[in-house]
Amino acid sequence: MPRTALASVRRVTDAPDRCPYGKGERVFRNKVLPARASSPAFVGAERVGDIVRLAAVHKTYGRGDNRVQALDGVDVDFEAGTFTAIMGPSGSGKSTLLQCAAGLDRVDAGQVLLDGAPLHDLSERALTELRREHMGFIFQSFNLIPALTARQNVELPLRLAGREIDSEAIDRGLAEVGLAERGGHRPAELSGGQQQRVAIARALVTRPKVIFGDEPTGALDSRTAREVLALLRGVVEEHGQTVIMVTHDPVAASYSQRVVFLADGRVIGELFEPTAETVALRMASLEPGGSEANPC
Ligand SMILES: Nc1ncnc2c1ncn2[C@@H]1O[C@H](COP(=O)(O)OP(=O)(O)OP(=O)(O)O)[C@@H](O)[C@H]1O
Repeated sequence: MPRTALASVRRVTDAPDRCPYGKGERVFRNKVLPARASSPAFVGAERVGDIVRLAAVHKTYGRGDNRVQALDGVDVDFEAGTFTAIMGPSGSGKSTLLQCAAGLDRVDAGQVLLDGAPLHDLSERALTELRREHMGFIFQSFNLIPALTARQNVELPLRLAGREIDSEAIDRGLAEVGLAERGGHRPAELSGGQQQRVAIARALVTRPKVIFGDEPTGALDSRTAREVLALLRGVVEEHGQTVIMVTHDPVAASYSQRVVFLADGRVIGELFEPTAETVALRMASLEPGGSEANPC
């Protein structure tokens, strides 16, 4: 049997609630560590291995009485070839962080680097090209084009980038997400899980350096969600790509290697080799009335 990401789906769904992952030296089983020290000084003094870096990032929305400080001095970096979950209470800035890291939203102050490229300094046109070449996106609502077949949806990023369509590569991409037989179906003819698999194949087709996911399993039942998460994990394990995923779900986060916790627009900690239990405990401490939300 070919070694596909789907093979790892079966492995993982056999053991759904616990997902040991990664044996690197930087993994500290179930230990909550303080946020990794990083500062604006790292910009220009590249640490080898980090693919996405945010330094002293501030982002506000609105003005006057409606002003909201969505990110308030975020310093965080993401190592290449790793799977990170971003968690935190509602309104803590998770989606804003993801949008800024992907150059979909401009920061007010601070720096965002993608493999050394300063997204905060690039023109819209340069950003668009960079996104097409080096980033993939997966959203809760799939965001497929309804009028196109699964196969055409997967081909779309290549067409937009003006790249050649390699028919066999598209076949492989569909097979990798378990949809070899469904390429001719339109999104409305597919289940939610199948649609999200199409979205994953589409995100992967350009072989991007980073795949950003905003609640990619938020609209799926738990079994289908686990299959999708295992696929994302396979992307990291088998292709060495980087996945950064916002989620509310401790089980989803347990498929990652590292969880970065946000509160009030700041990174307040991280957890390596998370389990659903350790993530849930940490999240409970951040909720109103929790020990970290109200240390007094
Ligand atoms: N376009 C916008 N205009 C105004 N305020 C915004 C905008 N986007 C986000 N915000 C505000 O910024 C803060 C952070 O929002 P963000 O969506 O990043 O949080 P989140 O942690 O992803 O929340 P949730 O878990 O509820 O999705 C919130 O107070 C939100 O209301």
